[in-house]
Amino acid sequence: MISRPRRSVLAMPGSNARALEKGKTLAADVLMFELEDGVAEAAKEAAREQVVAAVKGGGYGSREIVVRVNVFDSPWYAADIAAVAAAGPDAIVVPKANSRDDILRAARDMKAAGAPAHTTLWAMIETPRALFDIEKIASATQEAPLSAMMLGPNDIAKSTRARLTPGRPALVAWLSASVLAARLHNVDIIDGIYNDFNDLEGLRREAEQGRDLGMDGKMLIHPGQIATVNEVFAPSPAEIEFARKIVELFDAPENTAIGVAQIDGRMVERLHLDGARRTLALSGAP
Ligand SMILES: CC(C)(COP(=O)(O)OP(=O)(O)OC[C@H]1O[C@@H](n2cnc3c(N)ncnc32)[C@H](O)[C@@H]1OP(=O)(O)O)[C@@H](O)C(=O)NCCC(=O)NCCSC(=O)C[C@H](O)C(=O)O
Ligand SMILES: [Mg+2]
Repeated sequence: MISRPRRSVLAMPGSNARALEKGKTLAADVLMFELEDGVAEAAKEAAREQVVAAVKGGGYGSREIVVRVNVFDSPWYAADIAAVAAAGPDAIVVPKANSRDDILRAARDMKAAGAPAHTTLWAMIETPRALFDIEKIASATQEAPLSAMMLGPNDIAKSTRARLTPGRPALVAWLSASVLAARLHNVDIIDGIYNDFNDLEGLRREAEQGRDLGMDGKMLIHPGQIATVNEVFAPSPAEIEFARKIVELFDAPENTAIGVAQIDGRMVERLHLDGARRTLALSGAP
């Protein structure tokens, strides 16, 4: 399956009207309107109203709009899911998802609130339980409209005491397990945020690491991070050109009996065709 680009997922507090408006002009593939940890308790209700109005008001063009609600056992969850689902964003993000049942519960709640068919679910992976059971969480896509999982490094660091150091050695095993689970169940996997938003070189290194581990994109906290991450997760001109050659080779009617060949000195097999088509689709190339 060829999914839509989710290179950059920019979070913005639902309480910040200026950010919600500015999102209409930013080049992020996805905007995440935040109701959970990025919103103070005193501002929860006002933020919910503002986010629902923004989702209903639209004006965000082709950007995917997702809303992160509060956790199940909070005083705000029930009202969040009811109001947000009825507004019909592209997805509702379940924070601190811990199990397949959590996703099924959110799916039931969303449906009961009248969510339209296009609204899917994303799961935040940010607890020790979720890191152990990530494959089970991803498997919820068999019964619920789960379309993506997203890592939460700040909560992971808080709950495990792992440190977010350069190269993320403490997290690499968990990042890779997340990629495996996502691929097994055909959902997208989005890498977590880089807190030091003024350090674009550090952001680039971490985004490249996530991309090379197999991530589909990265969550962001500041508009200044978008261009770097869009560039890192977009196929390069050389990758697009190589993909085009693979597709041309294996799609040619005279080559139907060919399973392996060489292009520019590199061996290519028919198994590379799907990846090449995905590269072209994500690049927007015909
Ligand atoms: C981190 C910030 C609080 C910094 O905000 P600010 O001091 O306003 O930054 P700037 O002055 O540099 O802003 C310049 C202009 O850009 C706009 N802006 C800033 N951030 C955003 C944004 N996220 N979305 C849209 N627009 C943004 C400012 O309004 C300025 O605009 P202008 O008026 O035109 O000059 C702030 O960046 C911020 O709040 N970031 C997001 C925080 C957030 O949403 N947190 C929750 C998600 S993080 C997460 O999920 C962690 C995870 O759960 C885990 O466990 O790891
Ligand atoms: Mg978190």
